[in-house]
Amino acid sequence: MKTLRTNQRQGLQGALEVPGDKSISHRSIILGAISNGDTEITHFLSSEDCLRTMQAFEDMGVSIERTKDRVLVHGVGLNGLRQPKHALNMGNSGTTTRLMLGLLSGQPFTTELFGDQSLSRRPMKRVTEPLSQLGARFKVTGDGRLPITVYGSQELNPVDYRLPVASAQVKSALILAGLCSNGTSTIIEKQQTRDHTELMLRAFGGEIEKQGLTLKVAGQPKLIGQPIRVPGDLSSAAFFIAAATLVPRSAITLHNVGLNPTRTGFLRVLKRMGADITVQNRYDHAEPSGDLLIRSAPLHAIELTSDDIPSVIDELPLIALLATQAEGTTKITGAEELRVKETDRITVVAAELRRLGSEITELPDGMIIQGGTLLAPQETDQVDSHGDHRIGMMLAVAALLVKSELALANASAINISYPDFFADLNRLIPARRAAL
Ligand SMILES: O=C(O)C1=C[C@@H](OP(=O)(O)O)[C@@H](O)[C@H](O)C1
Ligand SMILES: C=C(OP(=O)(O)O)C(=O)O
Repeated sequence: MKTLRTNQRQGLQGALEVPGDKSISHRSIILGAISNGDTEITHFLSSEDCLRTMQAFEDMGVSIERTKDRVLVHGVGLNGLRQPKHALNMGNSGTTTRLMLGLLSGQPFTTELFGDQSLSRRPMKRVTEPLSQLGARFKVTGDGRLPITVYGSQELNPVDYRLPVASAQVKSALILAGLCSNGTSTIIEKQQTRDHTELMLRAFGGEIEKQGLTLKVAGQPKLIGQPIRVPGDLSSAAFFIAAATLVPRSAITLHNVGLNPTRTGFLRVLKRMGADITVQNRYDHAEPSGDLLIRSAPLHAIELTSDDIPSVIDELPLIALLATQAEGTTKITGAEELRVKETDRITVVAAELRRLGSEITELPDGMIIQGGTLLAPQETDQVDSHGDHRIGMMLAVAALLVKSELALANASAINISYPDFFADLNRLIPARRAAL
């Protein structure tokens, strides 16, 4: 149980750099491992999820050196991975699992993947089905969930697939399988999702073309290891952006936050709600980034529909919290994917924010959130992450607005994406002045 900081009336102040982007950190290990030569990664996110990806490649014979947030991957090339001696543990990480399923489909060995309880409930058919069409075979227990055994094949057909869901993980799994095939693959997205795999693949020498929602990927490329500086994770920065927006008299700066447009939906949504966010400096690398200045501001309700969802998918729990403080009623639809994340994030967000007095109606694909709520514990002074890192951090931000004591159950889930979250939050909270 973690006691949360509550009753912040002084405003958040100061500056920090959030840890590296989780999606980009996973991909930097994967592409580094299947390239020739070394890949030096700086500002790597050393969180539980990314360390699962790292461990999986070490288990397949890739040598990886790590000191703090610097990682050196000694690539073995697309055909240099070795069969692991035991089943690979995916922990809680959906990204590791789905991207590995794609890559392992094209390897000449059999691998078993398993994960924790939450991951073992998440749908994997969305990748095993299209990958089967390419010639990979799987042993899937239960209803398309982990544990899964992958019988890889070095004779994969190229992919020709239209995605029925908006998912960067499914897209990336198919791209990785396409790399192992002997031809050109065509992948058509349902909606634009985060494009980190495409950008990094191009930087490593892969051939990938994009026209609208259609991607063409060449098989058997010669990938060459590259230095990667991972930008700060906007999905982690989002917690402090929300906190500074909501706590009156705040003004904080977040340095070097990733600003890839496929990820910045949260900033667009917040601006529509009336937030005060300025991009101060832009750094234009393969993955753009910038410094953000956030000042507190009153918010008003908006409506989010399916077009808005992919670029804010991981920030929706926070948007629900922000909506409880906005003027008016916010409606979110088209977000059914939230039900298959680490938890059912529609049910859990509604349940936990109701414990603090919010009025939220669940929809099959979203929520209706009444604004103008004074957050206060109703029956207990406890909230619960339910083992979901993003729910835990959202509740820690909510706690800043609560006047009485509040404790968070299952707080350690936060280590999945942001082990230093509480230390960084504390750095933005000014020390209370001694009473005169
Ligand atoms: O590709 C990625 O790195 C991710 C894609 C998204 O999942 P889906 O592809 O399931 O939408 C996102 O929710 C997840 O946190 C990370
Ligand atoms: C859904 C998430 O991650 P993953 O799918 O990799 O478990 C997340 O980080 O919010």
